[in-house]
Amino acid sequence: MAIESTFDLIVLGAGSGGLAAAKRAARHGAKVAIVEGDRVGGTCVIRGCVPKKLLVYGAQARHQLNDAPAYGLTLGSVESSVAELFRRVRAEVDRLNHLHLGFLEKAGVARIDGWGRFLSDQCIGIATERGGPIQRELSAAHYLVAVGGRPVRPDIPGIEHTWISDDMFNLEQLPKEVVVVGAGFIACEFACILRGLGVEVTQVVRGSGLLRGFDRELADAVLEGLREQGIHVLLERTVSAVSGQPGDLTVQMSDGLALPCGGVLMATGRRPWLEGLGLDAAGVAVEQGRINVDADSRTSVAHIYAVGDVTDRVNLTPVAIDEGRAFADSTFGTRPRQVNHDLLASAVFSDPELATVGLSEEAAIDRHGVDGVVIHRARFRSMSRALPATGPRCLLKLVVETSTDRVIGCHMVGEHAAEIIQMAAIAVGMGATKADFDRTMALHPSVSEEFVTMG
Ligand SMILES: Cc1cc2nc3c(=O)[nH]c(=O)nc-3n(C[C@H](O)[C@H](O)[C@H](O)COP(=O)(O)OP(=O)(O)OC[C@H]3O[C@@H](n4cnc5c(N)ncnc54)[C@H](O)[C@@H]3O)c2cc1C
Ligand SMILES: NC(=O)c1ccc[n+]([C@@H]2O[C@H](COP(=O)([O-])OP(=O)(O)OC[C@H]3O[C@@H](n4cnc5c(N)ncnc54)[C@H](O)[C@@H]3O)[C@@H](O)[C@H]2O)c1
Repeated sequence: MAIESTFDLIVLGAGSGGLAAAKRAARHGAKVAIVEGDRVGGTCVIRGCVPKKLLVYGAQARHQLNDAPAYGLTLGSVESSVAELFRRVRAEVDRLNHLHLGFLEKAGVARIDGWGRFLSDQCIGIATERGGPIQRELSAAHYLVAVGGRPVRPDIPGIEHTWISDDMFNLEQLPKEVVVVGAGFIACEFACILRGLGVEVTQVVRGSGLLRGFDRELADAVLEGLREQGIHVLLERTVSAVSGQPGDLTVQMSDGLALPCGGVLMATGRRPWLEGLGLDAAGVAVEQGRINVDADSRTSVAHIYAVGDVTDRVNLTPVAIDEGRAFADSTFGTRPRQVNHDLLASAVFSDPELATVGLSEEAAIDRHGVDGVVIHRARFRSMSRALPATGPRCLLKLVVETSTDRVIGCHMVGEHAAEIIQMAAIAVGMGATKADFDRTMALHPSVSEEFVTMG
């Protein structure tokens, strides 16, 4: 088979990181091809951030209807069609998929449909089926691996009956009762989406709390909010088996408890998608199931780079995008740069929403000692919940370094937390002190004014 070798860069994977890198490299004048075996857009656009957030809005719309009487609105009968919501979400995903195809064309990036794998460090083969026969061989001066990750599920009897997050976006109907397994981002977000859409949700958590790694007090505030809206959160429980037929399942716990339900979502983490990539053939080193890269996203092979979830650094879309662009700027542009993985803001789109930037109280104490940090907090029911007289309370929290007065952690649980923390991240990134926060005039009435009025 003749090897086509006309490219400066071949990108494997058209998700957040791959698309950003391909377009930026093309803008710098490189001849670029991008290989994608599934739909252009990747996890974020097709089966992650975007359809998830649209479903979050769908669940919120239903909560707002519940609040209507508190504002003097008497609603007649409300017809709810979850099928219609899912149909509209999928239509929006289709629209964005087309948009991304157009962006690639406009950028002059060659699109290659199929699954790529390294045949050597100088050549990539393209197959219609992942791991199937090679139809085309391509080579380039540089390669970028941006193939993302895949959900992982524990190996227990009946696991084939369960859903992963990808499956949730293809549902037509929702069962009355769903069991969600896990305590991370996806478990908390989907537990709230499903609850908002009227499903009875039981969340099974093997540890003693939700959202390990986040500030404990914030994670507990989310737990309280989840329970308040009727999600049954079972802590320190492990699922040992799932049995039954589609739509009529039983989740068996190791302590003997059995939960009947119509569906089970396993939200038990994700892992880089390395199988069938031919990394051995290329000599690319893999460590603990992830591609090992340096600060320039370079793998153990000098002309092969990797960005995004496949490197398992920080698995978020904006990070994958910045890593992809930094690689392209450094390799094909005139201003080399590296990504700063410190001080990343992140959010969990649960209900209540959690958002955070900087160190948790626990991490700050680990680093600076108990006397090295001062904690300021405000816990209250926001004005938007005054008339309905229900709903979660907000928690706003500042972690301040005693010796410098610098705000080293800024955290929030409550309405618009992600929007608020995105802005606070600028101040924290600039090294703002508690005195800077205090000097800022409050904007009243707002939720975030509490950040500048905490004694
Ligand atoms: C349910 C869910 C919700 C999420 N919500 C958020 C959120 O709100 N905010 C946020 O920041 N992040 C969120 N994330 C994480 C975010 O989606 C990922 O961090 C991001 O998509 C990673 O980008 P990537 O480029 O590394 O990989 P991906 O976006 O996964 O793209 C990889 C692409 O490579 C393709 N591919 C794989 N192997 C090959 C091959 N051999 N040849 C060709 N193509 C290949 C895949 O088909 C895929 O299209 C969410 C993830 C999930 C699952
Ligand atoms: N809002 C966002 O930014 C967002 C949303 C979704 C996903 N993401 C990204 O995707 C990544 C993956 O999300 P995720 O929620 O799948 O992973 P996660 O790592 O956040 O959570 C996995 C959860 O599964 C639990 N778990 C693992 N194995 C288990 C087992 N055998 N039995 C029971 N529980 C088990 C873990 O204790 C943990 O609570 C996140 O880390 C994040 O980077 C981000």
